Amino acid sequence: MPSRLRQFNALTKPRVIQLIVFCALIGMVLAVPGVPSWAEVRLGLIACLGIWLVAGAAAAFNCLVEKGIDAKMKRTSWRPTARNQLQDWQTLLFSGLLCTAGSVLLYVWVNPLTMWLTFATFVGYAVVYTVILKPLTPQNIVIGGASGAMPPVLGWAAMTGDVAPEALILFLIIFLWTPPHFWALALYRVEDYRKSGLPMLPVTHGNEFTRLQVLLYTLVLFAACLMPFIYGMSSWLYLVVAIALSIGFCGYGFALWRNYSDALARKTFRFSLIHLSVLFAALLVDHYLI
Ligand code: HEM
Ligand SMILES: CC(C)=CCC/C(C)=C/CC/C(C)=C/COP(=O)(O)OP(=O)(O)O
Repeated sequence: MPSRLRQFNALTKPRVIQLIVFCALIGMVLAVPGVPSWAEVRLGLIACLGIWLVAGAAAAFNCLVEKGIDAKMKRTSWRPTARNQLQDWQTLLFSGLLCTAGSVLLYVWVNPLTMWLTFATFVGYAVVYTVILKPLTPQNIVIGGASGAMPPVLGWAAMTGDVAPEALILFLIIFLWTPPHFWALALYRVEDYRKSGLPMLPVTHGNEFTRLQVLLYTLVLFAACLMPFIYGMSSWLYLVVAIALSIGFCGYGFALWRNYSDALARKTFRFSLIHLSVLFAALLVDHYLI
């Protein structure tokens, strides 16, 4: 990839966005009973592209707003915005173009509800989380996590033009997953966050309190992960996978709470990614096979 393209691509936080779009896709799959028609497949693909573009725009906007903070942290100092390899107007234009293209796709070829919900998610992450909450309170990622939890709702709305309780259950799962996902990382990146001046939980309330929060959230998340089965959205196959993953995540939460090490916090963060990816993949397999 030419280097300029690679820089713009990096602004969209591609790996995070891939999982976000995957979660939106699962929302779409579950919204359509049985095997989808060709028209539904086409609608789903356009909706994925639209959500991908708007989510990428939100990530790029976040890189622009936080370029000073990113420059102070080892993990993010390589970003083209932090290194001033891109000018502010270029990043702003890129974000604006992606957001407009995605919104037009969603409005014209999907439905206005999905466009407005996706745009509200953009504002939730790019403005409410990045500009207001992140520098304000250690609960920033809990409240801001609502934006990251929206993809299954967007997927459901794309296929049905509506928001159903099933979509809200998937929202709840990602919402409760976000704090242990992020705080596990913040624990071993605490020096980065101290330097950044952001009020992240391990900086404001310390290592021990954050570990307790990680453990408690993994336990509540366990209960939420059972809800798709209890509500009748999925069968035993999902249930078995959900229980195994939840025991794993709670196990990491418990081990981290008992005995802290940076290496274990890093493993917990990595496991959070496996947890969510495999959980949603299980919903997909369960929907078609059982
Ligand atoms: C407010 C909510 C969230 C916060 C604060 C957050 C924070 C972070 C941070 C700081 C990283 C960077 C790790 C690194 O550079 O080593 C990360 C990685 C990641 N996050 Fe999140 N996250 C959030 C929500 C989500 C959501 C909703 C998803 C997907 C559904 C997600 C998926 C990922 C993935 C896939 C990575 C790995 C990226 C990579 O390996 O390059 N995150 N998250
Ligand atoms: C329209 C739509 C679906 C939007 C999705 C919003 C979105 C991109 C959510 C992902 C959350 C995310 C990248 C958090 C990174 O946290 P951070 O920004 O604090 O991390 P950083 O320190 O790496 O910048």
